[in-house]
Amino acid sequence: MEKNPTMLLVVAAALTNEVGEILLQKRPEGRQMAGLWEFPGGKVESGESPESALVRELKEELGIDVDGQNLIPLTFASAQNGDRNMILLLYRCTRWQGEPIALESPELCWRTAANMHDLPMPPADEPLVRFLETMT
Ligand SMILES: Nc1nc2c([nH]c(=O)n2[C@H]2C[C@H](O)[C@@H](COP(=O)(O)OP(=O)(O)OP(=O)(O)O)O2)c(=O)[nH]1
Repeated sequence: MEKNPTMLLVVAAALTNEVGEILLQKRPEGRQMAGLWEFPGGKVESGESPESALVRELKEELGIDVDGQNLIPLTFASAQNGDRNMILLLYRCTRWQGEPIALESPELCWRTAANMHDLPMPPADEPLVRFLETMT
């Protein structure tokens, strides 16, 4: 990443419950893309693996504990994000400890992929949602 400062690496989770619904959170006011619904996650920081970054973000944002081994690589998106090229890695996660709480977001919701289309989401997420739909 140091040799490619125009690339932004983001990780996100499709936390999936026993009836196949996936957790989305609303981006808070005052942040880029405020009000849009996203998969929980965030930027990979210097020195972190993608999986350890996602374990950290899920704890910070939702208060849940996830074992990195329970993050299953699913798909990715490639999109412009400001002046950078963003690569967003999406992982499936069906096992975690604790009940997700909106610690950094105004609101959470559980939706099947087929029912996400009526929610405003970042443009990069559109192909991710279409991919998730093919899996259900
Ligand atoms: N978490 C997440 N971010 C997404 C999704 N789709 C999408 O375009 N993004 C973008 C929004 C942001 O520009 C970027 C994630 O950065 P962020 O600001 O949420 O990251 P962070 O939690 O590390 O926050 P910060 O420390 O930079 O404030 O990725 C998504 O589904 N989930």
